[in-house]
Amino acid sequence: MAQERKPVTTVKLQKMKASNEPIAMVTAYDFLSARLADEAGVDMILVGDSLGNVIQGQESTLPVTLDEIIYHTKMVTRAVKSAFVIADMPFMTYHGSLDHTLHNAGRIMREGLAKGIKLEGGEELAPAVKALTLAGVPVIGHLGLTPQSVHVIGGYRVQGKNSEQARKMLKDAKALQEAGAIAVVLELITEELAEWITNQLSIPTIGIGAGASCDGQVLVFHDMLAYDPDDRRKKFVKVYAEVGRAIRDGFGDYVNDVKSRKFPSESHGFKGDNEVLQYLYGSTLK
Ligand SMILES: Nc1nc(=O)c2c([nH]1)NC[C@@H]1CN(c3ccc(C(=O)N[C@@H](CCC(=O)O)C(=O)O)cc3)CN21
Ligand SMILES: CC(C)C(=O)C(=O)O
Ligand SMILES: [Mg+2]
Repeated sequence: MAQERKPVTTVKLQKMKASNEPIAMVTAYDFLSARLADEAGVDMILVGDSLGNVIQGQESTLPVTLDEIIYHTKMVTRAVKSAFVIADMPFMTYHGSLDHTLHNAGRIMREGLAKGIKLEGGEELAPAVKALTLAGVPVIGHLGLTPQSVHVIGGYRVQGKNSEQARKMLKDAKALQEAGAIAVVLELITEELAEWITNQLSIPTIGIGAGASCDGQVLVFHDMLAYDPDDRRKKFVKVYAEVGRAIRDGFGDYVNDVKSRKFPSESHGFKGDNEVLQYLYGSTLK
């Protein structure tokens, strides 16, 4: 088990960018998973709306509600001692009035005890980012593939492939930074564009499918641990443990043991004392 670390703060994250120390981030959605990630030394934990996919079995992140994000954020923050925990603001919870946005982010912070929130979008969200930051909510932006807009984009495809989109993405990133964002996630964009944007920002970029030049990396818990052994593996995912296979094999062995009466063995049971054994077996049955 890793030794105690100091809690990661926004100041620490900025220092990591300045000193070129990569930021390691992973998603987590429950108490024990978050504790393992935290103990392993992960810098940031994201309670991602990807829980719609990997926890709920939905086809997209759109059905995830604010109450569900708060429920999972509570479990994660209960476990975490050091990592900086942020939560995704769900679809359409930050696009109404600023009052609506502040109210919803406030619930994630107050009820979920997150240290910050993440939202998908660029320049158009600058007023929201500014209002949240002034209210005490650290904000992380998210550009490139923004899965909450999958029905606008038309699929999960690499973004920013022409110079017009590249120019727009840098403009968005700078607007987020200017509005007070503490970092920006870059999802599914070319390595060259991610490097170009990273070099022109003072806040950290955290990449997923965005190459090695970002200031940090993020992966979905279930992807990096191959929790779904039969998943069509995304190109940007590296698998660090075959957890899904281990679980399925474990269940298979359990079923075989029960069917063959190998489990439970004597070591898994409890014995009565002599008095009750005499009663159960020693006396004649009625
Ligand atoms: N399990 C999981 N992992 C994620 O990374 C993730 C989610 N769920 N849900 C929310 C979004 C959706 N994301 C996705 C979904 C699909 C691709 C995908 O199909 N990628 C292709 C590349 C497509 C292309 O070449 O244009 C790949 O093979 O990586 C990528 C990111 C990222 N997020
Ligand atoms: C993939 C990451 C960045 C995310 O937004 C999520 O897990 O919901
Ligand atoms: Mg998300």
